[in-house]
Amino acid sequence: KEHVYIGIGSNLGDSEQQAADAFDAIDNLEGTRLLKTSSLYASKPMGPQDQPDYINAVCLIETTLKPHSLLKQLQSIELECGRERKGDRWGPRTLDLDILLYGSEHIDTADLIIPHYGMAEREFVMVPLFEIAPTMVMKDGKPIANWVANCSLDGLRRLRA
Ligand SMILES: CC1(C)Nc2nc(N)[nH]c(=O)c2N=C1O
Repeated sequence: KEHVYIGIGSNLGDSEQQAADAFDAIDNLEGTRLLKTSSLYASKPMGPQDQPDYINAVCLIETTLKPHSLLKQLQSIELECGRERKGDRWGPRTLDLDILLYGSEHIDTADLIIPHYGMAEREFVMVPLFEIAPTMVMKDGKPIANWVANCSLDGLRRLRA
């Protein structure tokens, strides 16, 4: 079994419900158990601003699924939730599920890069991740606590459970 952190994002439809449904769907994946979920966070879009604010969260699972199998399963969850990609990759979407970390593995293939390439520049990933993994040390050797302490937190708001 491996410990895997998954990022969740949505800014189309009922995003809070989408996130809740995603947690359930992830928990029901074969060989997978949902161990922790962060709060939901409302966040200003990174990239084009002419789209709705996002709902973001991070969850921790333990799974026997290998990275590419987990990726395929997450992509089918996105499709089940009516994933429609309007516009380009920076456009709004009903549900994004990203594998952020898979154990201590480093994977660099065409369809899967782990650790997630942009995570360490994204408050909407790092803050929820810190909430459920406060003692984590990033791959550059810096504690996530330091990163969060130094970020501006503008455009990010924690939703009360
Ligand atoms: C378009 C881009 C980079 N911007 C985002 N911006 C925010 N706030 N949250 C996201 O999940 C998100 N996802 C994206 O893919």
